[in-house]
Amino acid sequence: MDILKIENLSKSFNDKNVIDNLSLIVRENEIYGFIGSNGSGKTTTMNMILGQLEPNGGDIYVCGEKVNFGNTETNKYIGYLPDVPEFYNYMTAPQYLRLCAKLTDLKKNERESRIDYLLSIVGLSGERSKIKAYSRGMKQRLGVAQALIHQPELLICDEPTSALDPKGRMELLKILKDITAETTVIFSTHVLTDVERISDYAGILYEGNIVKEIDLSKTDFGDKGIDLKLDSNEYKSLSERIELSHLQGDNYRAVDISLRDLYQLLYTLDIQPSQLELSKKSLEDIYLEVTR
Ligand SMILES: Nc1ncnc2c1ncn2[C@@H]1O[C@H](COP(=O)(O)OP(=O)(O)OP(=O)(O)O)[C@@H](O)[C@H]1O
Repeated sequence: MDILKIENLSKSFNDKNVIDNLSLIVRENEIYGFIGSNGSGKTTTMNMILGQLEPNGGDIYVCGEKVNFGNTETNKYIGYLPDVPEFYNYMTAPQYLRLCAKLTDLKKNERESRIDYLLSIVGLSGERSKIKAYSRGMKQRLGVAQALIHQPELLICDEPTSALDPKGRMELLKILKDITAETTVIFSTHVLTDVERISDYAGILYEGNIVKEIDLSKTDFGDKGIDLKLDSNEYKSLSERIELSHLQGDNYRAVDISLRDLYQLLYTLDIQPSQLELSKKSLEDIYLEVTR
């Protein structure tokens, strides 16, 4: 089932197209990394999904229901974690979550068990201190618990790891991965390693559109080239036959030639490189290719 479906979405500010005919689909229990540089329109897109910002064109569906600007009806399906969540800092986490639970349709007798469950999955069960004493990582984890209080089908996170140190980042990513058993997640970021770590799909937002969508279950993103270590004589004779780009030191990369043809050529030229390996593309390589 499509939990989030965006069709031909557009948004401009002062005649500048920020989102330009964007379409994407996020399926049930997937985790989707929404990648874009600063100012590329990630928050603008999320605000339109939440019905808080009016698109200039296009449609958004959450759990099959159309999102209408100014109408929060579809937000019953959504949990939202902003990049810097705000809390009542004088409260403890259970007190804060109790307050949030009261604002939802959650039955009274289910509230405490839901709060206990959420505190355990975000690693804050034994925490007795007030929120004002929390680290940024703890606040972000509490933000996830708060966003999930009403058992939403879709969790939207806006740059959830941007303010966190490596440990806090790892903890939060693990939580996002773990909760996909009960909810679908879309999170925006410009940190590609975060996306590679936990996402099923990644969409690269560039100039208002998803310019590339990547299935991260496939580990092979294609070849960059063949890397060889060559001495100066070997380099001279090989570079007369094929294009070689210099990496560093004695290392070169052959592109636009198959491994088979390269082996054949090396044999013909009687070159035996001390190192030879196929270099694979990373998500970063793909990002740089499509946003050039
Ligand atoms: N209310 C607004 N009025 C005018 N311009 C806006 C408004 N909101 C956003 N913009 C512009 O739209 C563009 C996209 O902004 P947005 O905040 O969606 O980007 P982002 O990808 O979330 O960036 P970041 O990673 O820095 O948070 C920016 O150029 C921003 O200045």
